[in-house]
Amino acid sequence: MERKQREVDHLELELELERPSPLTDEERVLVQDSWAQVFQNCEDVGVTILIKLFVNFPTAKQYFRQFKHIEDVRELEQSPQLRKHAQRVMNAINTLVENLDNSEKVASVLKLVGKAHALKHNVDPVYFKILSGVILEVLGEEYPDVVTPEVGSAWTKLLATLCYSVKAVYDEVGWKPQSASTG
Ligand code: HEM
Repeated sequence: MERKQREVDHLELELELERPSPLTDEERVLVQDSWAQVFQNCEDVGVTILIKLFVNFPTAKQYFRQFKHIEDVRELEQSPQLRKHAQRVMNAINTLVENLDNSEKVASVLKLVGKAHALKHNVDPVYFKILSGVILEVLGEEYPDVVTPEVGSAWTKLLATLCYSVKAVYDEVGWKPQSASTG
């Protein structure tokens, strides 16, 4: 029984560490065309994504000094710190999407994001995976006609690449979880 659990953990670890294959030309076009529609409403979509993250995963709020104790959704929506982070997330994704054919640029953006979150904000990298799932959900809910299964799987690959690259930066800087963070 115990051995089985270890095997499962090991498998999960391997899955976690697997580098997603690069997006194909077709997948890049699917991501870029769908993003063009989403980015027209970047402010609203960004806030919707972050609200969903914090409502469904309230421990994700622990890193944000200005709203970590706020539970009321309307109040959360008005938080300047939340709105600013929504803007930063959307702008970073926009830069990635605009530079999908420039792997050096993609790598340098993700390196900056990884370093800031690991070293400055001490965010557990698991939240990048959680946020990626929330982004996929919100895109599907808000743009059901745009996010076909093919578009969804192209986005899944891009977000998996983001998580993989960010986690690689965490490993590079030797980030370790802190038992003191309670949420
Ligand atoms: C796609 C994923 C994400 C992107 C692109 C992103 C982007 C950014 C950027 C560009 C900044 C400013 C960087 C700096 O301080 O030098 C920032 C700050 C921050 N991020 Fe993220 N972020 C992401 C995910 C997350 C997640 C999952 C969390 C935690 C649950 C988080 C927590 C924070 C915090 C606490 C700050 C500082 C906020 C402040 O000073 O007001 N981020 N983020």
